[in-house]
Amino acid sequence: MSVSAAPRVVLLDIEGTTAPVSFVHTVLFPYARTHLPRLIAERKNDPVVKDALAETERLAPGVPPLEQLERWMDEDAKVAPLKALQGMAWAEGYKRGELVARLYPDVVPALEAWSRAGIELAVYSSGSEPAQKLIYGHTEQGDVTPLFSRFFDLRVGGKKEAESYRAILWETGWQDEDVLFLSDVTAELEAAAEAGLRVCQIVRPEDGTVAGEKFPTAATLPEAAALFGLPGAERA
Ligand SMILES: CSCCC(=O)C(=O)COP(=O)(O)O
Ligand SMILES: [Mg+2]
Repeated sequence: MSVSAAPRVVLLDIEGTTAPVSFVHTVLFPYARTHLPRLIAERKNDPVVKDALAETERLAPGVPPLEQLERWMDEDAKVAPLKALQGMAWAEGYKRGELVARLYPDVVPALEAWSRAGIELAVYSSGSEPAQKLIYGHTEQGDVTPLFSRFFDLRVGGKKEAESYRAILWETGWQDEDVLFLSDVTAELEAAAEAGLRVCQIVRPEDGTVAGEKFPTAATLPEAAALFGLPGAERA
């Protein structure tokens, strides 16, 4: 019987894996929705805003960009220009002290244990790279961004596409079997597994995540640690 070595890299989704879905949907998304119209009007010459609006018009020709952005927010569409603009709105909110990021309580201790053991930690989220750095830079536990070596967003492609995970492997030089991907979304795990990554579904009772049948599941990061021989393990 062959026993797999523990992963050398853990790649983590954010929403539903490290941060509660409720925080993203009842705090972050409404904050961006409230502030986007003003932000776009006030900062229309900012290159990030200009690029995002041009990309919105390219993806939805003939629709006023703000209307299209509203539609995408209604659909929770994972679209790069929306994600770039949401990230800018959240940057203002964190800076003003109006936003503080909530992570599940098991997350920081587990990430610290893994990092201390020399395991490389990386983020792959639909949220833009700046937004990822903001959420981890402004948690209730302080700035935890130094725990992460890499931040991947929609630049490498959508999270439900195997090609995106291949792009991450290519860019980093990581071996597929060395990487454990943690996410709450089955379609993302399927795509990662297709690219050869090891995967585990994080099924958070708080969020009512529905467990799939194809992949190992864990309710917390310490439970995932127990399944994959990582430090900081806790049996289910
Ligand atoms: C950077 S926190 C907000 C994440 C976000 O915008 C989102 O759509 C959730 O994406 P994830 O890939 O983390 O599920
Ligand atoms: Mg998720």
